[in-house]
Amino acid sequence: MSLLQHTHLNGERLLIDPWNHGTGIMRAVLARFTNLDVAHVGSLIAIIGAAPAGCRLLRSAWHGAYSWIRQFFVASVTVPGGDPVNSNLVKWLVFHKPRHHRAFTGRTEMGRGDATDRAASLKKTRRSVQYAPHWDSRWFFHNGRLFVATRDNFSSSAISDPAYDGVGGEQITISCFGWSIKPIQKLIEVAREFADRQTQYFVIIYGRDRYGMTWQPKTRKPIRLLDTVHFNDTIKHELLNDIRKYLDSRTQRRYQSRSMPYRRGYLFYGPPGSGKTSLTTALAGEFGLDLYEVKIPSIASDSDLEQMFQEIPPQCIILLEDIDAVWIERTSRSRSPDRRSERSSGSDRENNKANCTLSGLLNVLDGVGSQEGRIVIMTTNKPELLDPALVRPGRVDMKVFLGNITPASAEQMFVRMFSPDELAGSSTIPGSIQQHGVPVDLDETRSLASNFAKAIPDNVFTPSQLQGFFQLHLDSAHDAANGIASWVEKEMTRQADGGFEFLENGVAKRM
Ligand SMILES: Nc1ncnc2c1ncn2[C@@H]1O[C@H](COP(=O)(O)OP(=O)(O)OP(=O)(O)O)[C@@H](O)[C@H]1O
Repeated sequence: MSLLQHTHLNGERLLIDPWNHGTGIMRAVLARFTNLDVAHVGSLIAIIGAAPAGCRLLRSAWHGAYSWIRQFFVASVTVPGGDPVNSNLVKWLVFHKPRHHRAFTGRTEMGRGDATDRAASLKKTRRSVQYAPHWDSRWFFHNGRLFVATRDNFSSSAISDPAYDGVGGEQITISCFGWSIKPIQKLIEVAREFADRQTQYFVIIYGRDRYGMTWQPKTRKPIRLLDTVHFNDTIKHELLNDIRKYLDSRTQRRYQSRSMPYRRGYLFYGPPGSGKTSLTTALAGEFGLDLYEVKIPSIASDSDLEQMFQEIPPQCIILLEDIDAVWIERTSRSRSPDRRSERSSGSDRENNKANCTLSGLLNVLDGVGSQEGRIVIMTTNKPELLDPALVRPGRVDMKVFLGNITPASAEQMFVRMFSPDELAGSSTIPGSIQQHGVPVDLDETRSLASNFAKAIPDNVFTPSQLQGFFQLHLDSAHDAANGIASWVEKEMTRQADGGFEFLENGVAKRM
């Protein structure tokens, strides 16, 4: 085959050099349809091809320069993934995200669920998806200073943590120019205050993690107003005044100047379902305190108990629930065989057997090593079973009885359940609500409540029993007021029989 070939294109004779690999044809095609020269196109392709390599070079040069700058001119603070400060920082950064952010992370919501997605929140198996801005590193200005936040890879251990609420989970490093970390510390404080403001409508309840190693936020409950816990008003005011006085900073100084230990203990006692736990949560909300739940049966030893108490911060409420179920009065145990048999009966008490000792608890409550400034609340259904040492003044400073419901409290509860203010969110007519098509205003609700209360016998039902009745009639105040007399009669017969009612083929039977 000849080295030179000739071809005809557009009537012209073109000489093609085989070493040009046919660029002549391309040149001719380009010349025909555009004004571009093939040499320019080649340069363009070469530039595009070299661009990634150029980018890589620039990036590695930038990394080199940045790590050199970081080493000598940048201060930084690294916050581990599971730490509460990490979640505070992420919340702050997410809130102050750039307006046109387009990269998001989608995660299954771990918290209470989106209130608007009612179907999803009712189905246990289906939760809403939460979308949070995604970033690996972010530059931002705060108070005139330039900061950069960088995140490491998401740690899967965070998602298996029961306390994980879908925020944070990756280690974050905040850096800024300068040799001092003070600006970063200030930024962290701003983020913490921001997160606190977001959670001020909730009570944060802390529990030990599943390994019993650290305190973790276990759940957050919407603040329950004290008005919604019904019991003797005089005792309620005394209790509130006592706590208010104790938390006053002047009281602390007075205690310290007189060498008195600055701590306060309360015992809430009464039948099951009388509101002991509800009152504790309401008090935590009222005074803006976190709640630390101590579950004695799950503590392995006295030293673990001591460690636990040492890690609890000074201003909080410590809740020891159903304390009678764990230990029984040491002295009367040996004295009275009858009571011993009564107490030791029931698998409940066996299951609640504690591994730590009562003297271990007495020691953490007010021993030499115990911390000051806390409120300890113990609850019990059987105060008579408690060891006198546990409830002596200094450990328990005030005993609060929560009993069965009175007609006056039942009336308050009725108004709270059906008052137009409570239900305003679902009302279409201002000042009134539609219940089964019948408008009910506050005056009418009060008059129904007064008739309702007349049907309630004093000191017979627990508030939780009455709450159960209201749950059956949430749609209609009239139905609740009309149905109470027959409910009371039925419940009293049931209580007299002491039986357990169940349904069989739609017929109520008794065991
Ligand atoms: N005094 C009360 N006022 C209003 N609601 C109450 C009251 N007592 C109980 N309830 C309602 O009854 C339910 C159970 O109350 P809670 O758990 O606080 O009772 P408890 O005394 O701690 O019971 P237990 O001794 O069994 O732990 C809650 O839903 C609460 O709303």
